[in-house]
Amino acid sequence: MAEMKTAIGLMSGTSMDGIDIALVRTDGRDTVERGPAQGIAYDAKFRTRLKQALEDATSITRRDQRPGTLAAVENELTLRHADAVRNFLNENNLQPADIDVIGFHGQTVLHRPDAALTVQLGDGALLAHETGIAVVHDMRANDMVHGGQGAPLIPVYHAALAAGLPAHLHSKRPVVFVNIGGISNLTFVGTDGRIVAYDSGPGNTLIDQWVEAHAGIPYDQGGMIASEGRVLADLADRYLSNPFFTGTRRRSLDRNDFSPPTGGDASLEDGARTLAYVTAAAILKSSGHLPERAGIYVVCGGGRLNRIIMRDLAELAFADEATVIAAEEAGLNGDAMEAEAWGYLAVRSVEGLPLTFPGTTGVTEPVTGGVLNTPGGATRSNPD
Ligand SMILES: Nc1ncnc2c1ncn2[C@@H]1O[C@H](COP(=O)(O)OP(=O)(O)OP(=O)(O)O)[C@@H](O)[C@H]1O
Ligand SMILES: CC(=O)N[C@H]1[C@@H]2OC[C@@H](O2)[C@@H](O)[C@@H]1O[C@H](C)C(=O)O
Repeated sequence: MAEMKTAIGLMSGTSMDGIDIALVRTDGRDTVERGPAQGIAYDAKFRTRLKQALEDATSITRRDQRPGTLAAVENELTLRHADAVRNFLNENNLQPADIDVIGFHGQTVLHRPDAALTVQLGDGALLAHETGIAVVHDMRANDMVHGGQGAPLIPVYHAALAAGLPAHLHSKRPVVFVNIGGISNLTFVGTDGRIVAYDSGPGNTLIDQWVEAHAGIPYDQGGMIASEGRVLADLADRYLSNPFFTGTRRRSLDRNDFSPPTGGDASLEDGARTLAYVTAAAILKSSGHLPERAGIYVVCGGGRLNRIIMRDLAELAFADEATVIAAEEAGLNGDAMEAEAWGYLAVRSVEGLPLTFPGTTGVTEPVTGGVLNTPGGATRSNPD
């Protein structure tokens, strides 16, 4: 059996709501022991800086460029992650020496798979120096060098989790993991262990942008606002007829690939209701590209806390004879799954194991990736 390593994973996702941090012990293969996890919300001021960073990033043509505010935001973002790690270690009575490696996602500020360009802010060397722990960062780039979409990367972790699910959940029909973050993505794990994965559509970002613009709040808690609205069929159709769903080639999404409705399109409630439906319907529509129909959808990410999204998803899946459960009903942590995945991926990177596969990102062959930074200042790309 391969050696077990202790890893911390750090995720700052496309919702830009904060840092998720989680501990896993794993051999980077099928054995995963999940440890404590924590979420640290960004304050409104830093969220505004991140939004500005996304705008500044639109002029990037080479992934090492940091125009406008980007260099300063990258520094601040990294120091916030370092604080998060120190605090997490303290709260869990751990020392830096207890941790073999940190998997650091950083913040995606630009993702253009058609131009093989993906940019995550996050200074791995600085984080290693600050924490005294080895850090693997920049795990998407090598996939793109080999023709992949650079996302999603979580599927290999979903497959490891699927192997540990209770048999009644997945032995007869395939399980599909769904992550409803800012963008949604799904991973099909066949009964024979085959993985197929891709981004499935807008997640919470459109809803967040809509309620922020029209009610001044960051998200629709529990789907309360949506619960008072009705689905506007024309508006929903406008989203669901986007070439993203009708094209045959699967492509990964940038946060800005879909725009929120304009003010005159709907009332606050109807807009929130329609966008919740769009999120659910996009997942089911995208599932049509899977090799087999799902038996069960296991949902993680903040969108599972929006009751209207979950109700719509359950109704649409029921029509397809599938069931929908939140990750917790499968004994998993729906808030921490991405952070756990980044810890798991960091261990795989250190071991030189593939992070992505033709069936997940469209990469030409299974490839590893990531850049390893030691606290002493050494840096090594994987593969060299
Ligand atoms: N209680 C809640 N009720 C409804 N929605 C919620 C709730 N809590 C969080 N959310 C939604 O979930 C979002 C955050 O989800 P999550 O942290 O999974 O996304 P992310 O990791 O940033 O994105 P991605 O997976 O695309 O990188 C919030 O922006 C909000 O829209
Ligand atoms: C470029 C980028 O950051 N993509 C994210 C985003 O958020 C969800 C979806 O779009 C997914 O493709 C990916 O994150 C997940 C964690 C992944 O790579 O698996």
